[in-house]
Amino acid sequence: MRRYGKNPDEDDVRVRPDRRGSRPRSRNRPKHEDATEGFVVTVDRGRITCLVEDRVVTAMKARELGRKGIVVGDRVAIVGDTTGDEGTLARIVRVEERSSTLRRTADDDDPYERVVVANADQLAIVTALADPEPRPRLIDRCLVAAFDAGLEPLLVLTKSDLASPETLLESYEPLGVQAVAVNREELATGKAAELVREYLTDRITAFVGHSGVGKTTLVNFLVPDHQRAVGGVNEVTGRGRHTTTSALALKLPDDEDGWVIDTPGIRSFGLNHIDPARVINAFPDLLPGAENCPRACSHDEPDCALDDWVAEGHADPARLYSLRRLLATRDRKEGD
Ligand SMILES: Nc1nc2c(ncn2[C@@H]2O[C@H](COP(=O)(O)OP(=O)(O)OP(=O)(O)O)[C@@H](O)[C@H]2O)c(=O)[nH]1
Ligand SMILES: [Zn+2]
Repeated sequence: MRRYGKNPDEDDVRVRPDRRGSRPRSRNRPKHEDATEGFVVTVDRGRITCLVEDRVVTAMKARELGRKGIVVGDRVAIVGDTTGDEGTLARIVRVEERSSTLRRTADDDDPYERVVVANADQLAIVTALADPEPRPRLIDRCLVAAFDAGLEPLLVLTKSDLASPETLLESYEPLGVQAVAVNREELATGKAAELVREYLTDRITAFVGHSGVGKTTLVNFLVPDHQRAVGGVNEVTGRGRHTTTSALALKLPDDEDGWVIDTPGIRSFGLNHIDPARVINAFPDLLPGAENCPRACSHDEPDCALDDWVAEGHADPARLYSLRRLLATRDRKEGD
């Protein structure tokens, strides 16, 4: 079996038994050579909205895909009526291999993993500096999920008109996470969108954050023609109350490959699925030190080789401390 070094996620894709794939195609099964490529922009129960060239096409999953989930960001093969005309419904017959899979569980004990988005390059963790108060543990959890999935994290600190970003920025400095802070005035003048845009060019960025942090407000400034409702009725799903009910991919203006994926506000980010061995990949300076660790080391146990590695001066102790702080968020209660 081929090993994939770059995308740790692909290992999982390969080991999952694929009963259909390993059997030769039956002669009757259509080969779908005429299928069109689509990009999933939102999923509302069974209805999947895709972008095919410039057309918005509504589709459903073909029966043959079985229980395979289709999520926002997936690249899919579509057959049937792909005109996008009103009342048409196309069929998704294949989901292309994902370059990344961002997962979460509802809480840490929950064995049911949901995939938040597929194929994202970056995770923008949106945190208000006040109203609601920042929750560093939630940020840490999102960071762990990003590192585990191989996404580059970006801290987006909103409402800097209400509180200073300084303390928060200091605590994330050893992690080397890129960060940007914006305020109300900068939103109004367009400066905020400009500042954040610098990090988004040519990339697929998923935006996550606690409800009320200003995620949708910011996304609307980034993609002005779209204007997702803030605090009102969701224009895509027509459902009210919660502003954002499903993830939605929006193409950045004047950017061939840049996408923003707005996701529903989260209260927690369960990490039941996290593998410490994948998280440490995001710490290349510590990685060689982990070679002498016991098998399946949690990197937070007495035999962990990283203590000696750092004591010998190979890496900054603050980095090991940060790694352990992140890994330990799994053991803490969700609400902290
Ligand atoms: N003071 C201040 N308020 C802001 C800023 N950005 C957004 N807000 C306000 O914060 C509130 C919440 O904004 P939303 O964009 O709806 O928040 P959200 O994170 O998308 O929330 P959900 O849709 O529930 O996930 C709104 O009243 C915004 O006007 C900011 O930079 N400064
Ligand atoms: Zn270790």
